[in-house]
Amino acid sequence: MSQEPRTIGHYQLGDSIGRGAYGAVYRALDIHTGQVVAIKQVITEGEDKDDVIASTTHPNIVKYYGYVQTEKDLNIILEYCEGGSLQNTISKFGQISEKLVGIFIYQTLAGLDYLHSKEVIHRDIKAANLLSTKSGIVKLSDFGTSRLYDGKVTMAGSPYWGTLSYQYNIKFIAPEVITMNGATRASDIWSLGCTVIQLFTGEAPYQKMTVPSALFHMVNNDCPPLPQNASPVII
Ligand SMILES: Nc1ncnc2c1ncn2[C@@H]1O[C@H](COP(=O)(O)OP(=O)(O)OP(=O)(O)O)[C@@H](O)[C@H]1O
Repeated sequence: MSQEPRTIGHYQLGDSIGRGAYGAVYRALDIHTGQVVAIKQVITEGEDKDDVIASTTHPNIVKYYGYVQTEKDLNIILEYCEGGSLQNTISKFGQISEKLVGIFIYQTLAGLDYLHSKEVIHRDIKAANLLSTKSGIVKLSDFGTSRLYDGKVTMAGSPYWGTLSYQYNIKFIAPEVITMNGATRASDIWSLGCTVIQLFTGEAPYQKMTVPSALFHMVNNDCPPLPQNASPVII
């Protein structure tokens, strides 16, 4: 006999489509409309049900449909992006051509520019947080660590130094954040530059280094090593 469907609010839970540092992501069906959505289940009740994404409307930012708080989890209801993350894309297909990296980054910049115009700093830009639709539209996601920019974002509540995400995000962090001088819009652009390297080469900058050695280079070098075969316009 098949299992009883699991529902959360008016959503029927489907298969798991991913897992991040804070919990799992499921495909789900809106039982009122038949729309397929993504539900990000966060284990603890945290700041992740952010107002930041709730007030955003942009084609290059993942749509937020609300949240359902259950006894155990916070369930964030999001637009379902069939292509998964660009991290998934490079894992499945390998490194991406310069032209396609350009197309992806152009769209990401449009979303980021909108976000910055709303005084929001994303603070966790990386290929794992760029989702794509089946037609190749790129959308910024994962606003759990975003903050309103109030002149200078402090380290408080920063993803960068949390024990869980520390190991995941380290290679994308801007030098000023490592040296505890706070994140600004420019820090997002730095992380996006690291993401360009990640998409183009298939791995994050300093990927093969130990964390202490990567941190040393990130703070002391002008920029991460640039891909040897990149055309001059990138360098
Ligand atoms: N809206 C969505 N549509 C489709 N797939 C999604 C969606 N949101 C997340 N995913 C999938 O689930 C995976 C995990 O996402 P999640 O945001 O939980 O973690 P992450 O960004 O990969 O890592 P971290 O939580 O450490 O930042 C993503 O890599 C992606 O493959």
